[in-house]
Amino acid sequence: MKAIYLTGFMGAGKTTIGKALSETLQLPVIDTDEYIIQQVGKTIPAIFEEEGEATFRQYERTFLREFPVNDVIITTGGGIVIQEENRKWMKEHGIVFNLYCEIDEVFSRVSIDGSRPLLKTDDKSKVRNLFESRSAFYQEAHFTIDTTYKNIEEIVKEIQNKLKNLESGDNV
Ligand SMILES: Nc1ncnc2c1ncn2[C@@H]1O[C@H](COP(=O)(O)OP(=O)(O)OP(=O)(O)O)[C@@H](O)[C@H]1O
Ligand SMILES: O=C(O)C1=C[C@@H](O)[C@@H](O)[C@H](O)C1
Ligand SMILES: [Mg+2]
Repeated sequence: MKAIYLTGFMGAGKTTIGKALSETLQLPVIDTDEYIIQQVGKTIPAIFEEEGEATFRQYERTFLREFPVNDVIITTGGGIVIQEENRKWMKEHGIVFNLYCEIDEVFSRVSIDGSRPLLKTDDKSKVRNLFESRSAFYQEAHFTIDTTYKNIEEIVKEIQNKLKNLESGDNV
């Protein structure tokens, strides 16, 4: 099976759903954020602070191309879609699921604990603007799954159903 890429805004549940889907489908999962942290040996806030966001984006772009493109789930960082070549890569090499979550629910899911540098602001309108500005990029995915009022089990089932339809001949 082609790689399954999960995209979406911060807090949409990519990492969480990826782990659950990995158990259900018995496929390995790679999380781009966790991979970068391991490879670079720094936390994401430290990379942003010491090397800058542009360098973080280079890591995302480089590592994305090093991951397998078959029989794997790749859960991405929320900003992977900013780079057009990443959107293209994922669509060419895999099946892309955009996990959508309404922004107010995002705010209640994620804490401003410093682990996400782009959420480290008191100004919610900045985060809303970021969310809006990326919306079209996320929607380039093969499928969009609204996760807003769903639990993990329901979301995994929905993804599984889409994959089953593909196996039985539907095109993406
Ligand atoms: N469907 C859901 N319902 C309620 N809470 C959820 C759901 N999915 C994820 N969460 C919670 O939201 C928080 C963020 O989830 P997660 O880290 O998986 O998001 P993410 O999309 O990977 O974010 P990031 O882009 O920052 O990596 C976690 O505390 C998680 O438990
Ligand atoms: O949306 C974003 O730009 C980000 C999301 C996180 O997954 C991390 O990749 C990082 O905090 C940046
Ligand atoms: Mg994540």
